[in-house]
Amino acid sequence: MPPRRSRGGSELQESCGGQRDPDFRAFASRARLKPRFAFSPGSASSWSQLGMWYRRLPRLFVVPHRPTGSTSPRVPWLPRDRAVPAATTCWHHTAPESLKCAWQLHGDHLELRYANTLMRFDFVWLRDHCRSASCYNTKTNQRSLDTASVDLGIKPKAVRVDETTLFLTWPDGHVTRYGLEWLVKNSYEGQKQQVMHPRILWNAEIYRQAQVPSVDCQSFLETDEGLKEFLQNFLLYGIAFVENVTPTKEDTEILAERISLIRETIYGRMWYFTSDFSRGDTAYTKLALDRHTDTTYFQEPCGIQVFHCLKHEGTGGRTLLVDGFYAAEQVLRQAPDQFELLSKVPLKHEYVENVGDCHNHMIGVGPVLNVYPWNNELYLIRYNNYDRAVINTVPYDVVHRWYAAHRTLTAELRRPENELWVKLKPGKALFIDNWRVLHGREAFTGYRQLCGCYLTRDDVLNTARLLGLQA
Ligand SMILES: C[N+](C)(C)CCCC[C@H](N)C(=O)O
Ligand SMILES: O=C(O)CCC(=O)C(=O)O
Ligand SMILES: [Fe+2]
Repeated sequence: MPPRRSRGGSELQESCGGQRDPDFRAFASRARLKPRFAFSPGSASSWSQLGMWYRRLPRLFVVPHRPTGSTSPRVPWLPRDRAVPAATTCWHHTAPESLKCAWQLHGDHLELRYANTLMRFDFVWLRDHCRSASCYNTKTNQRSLDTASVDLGIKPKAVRVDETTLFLTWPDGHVTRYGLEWLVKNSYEGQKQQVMHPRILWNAEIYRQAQVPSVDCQSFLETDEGLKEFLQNFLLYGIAFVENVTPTKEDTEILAERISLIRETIYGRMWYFTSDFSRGDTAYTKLALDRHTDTTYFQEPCGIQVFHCLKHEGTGGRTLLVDGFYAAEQVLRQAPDQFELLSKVPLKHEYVENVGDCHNHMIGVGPVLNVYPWNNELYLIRYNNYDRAVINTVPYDVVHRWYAAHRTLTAELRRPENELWVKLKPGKALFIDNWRVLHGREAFTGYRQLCGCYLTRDDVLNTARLLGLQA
């Protein structure tokens, strides 16, 4: 059993504590930014304002791939650029020389320099993040402080720093202590220089050279090491295989449940499919399918897709895999404005089905590329030319630029050197990160039966974090 579902008693739990994201809205209000999507859809000029503040951010979502020859998957870290500009005003040091920390109190924020990082903290943020017993419950890891009770004009009346800790005394006498390391880790300045999800972007050659091993079914099901190795591969590459699986739907379901909750959709919970056109979608034919991500027509596309081929008596039918983030990275290098357009222009995808008793109409809205606004890290690609709906969310001049950007991305996705072709066989289950890696299939002949399911992404990442992985 995965450790995931019991909230208490697991020694694995400590690894997920204290990893809260910075409050992005606090950032936006501190930096006095206009709401990013407050534009009037009819006005073309307003589109150019959309990306304004993004341009000031570093482009940062790439992790170098594992060098040839290295075997154990190591999570690479980006180098941290912690250049500190020379202080122009007086810095307070509480001890001479040896102390790595200095601070200055300004009218509306505290400036802190520690471990070569220059950080600026809003006073309300500082009060809000007090971890004292009355403000924060360390048993539940939840805030007890009512943030709305904090005076928005609050300012500490005393500041003190020792080797490890910053102490602030508030006007009502309450004292907050912050570990300096904690501040570096949780400050906006510290966070924006890190990736949320370390990944190795790949083309076919990089993936082959990495020689990522498949994990054996028994080790996957019965040991934490097997599960962890599988999840580490999955997080780094966006695809991972389990082998020696009994080729049945039930055994595939057991695999899926080891790492996640199964996401039931209009296709069911665990599905079988073959070329019988039992559903109104090309997947249920023998035709080739170009690279795409699935369920682009959901507001939240399914996070993970599991495929297990149970039978194929015939020819063709190979599976195509393409790392969408690798392709997007090439677009970013060649044409950053096109990357930006693909990450800003909202589009609809749609699933309209009227076959037999199946009647469905799904609509999902979102850009092709989705990035975290604070560090520009890519986290989701929504790419399915079959299911893309009528474009009626963009004015004509933007739509033309969007088509050009879409063409650049498509050209990258279609480069033969980016294509990884695999033949799925009974016994070998494939897990695909449907937010990152595109899949397709070659046309085939004969009887071919696949089973599988979708997984909820949050639960896969939950399992990975409980095993100590950064996810
Ligand atoms: C996987 N399964 C056969 C159940 C569904 C296929 C869904 C196909 C759809 N065009 C999409 O891309 O979302
Ligand atoms: O038949 C296949 O290999 C995959 C079809 C497909 O794209 C899907 O089911 O999502
Ligand atoms: Fe698909």
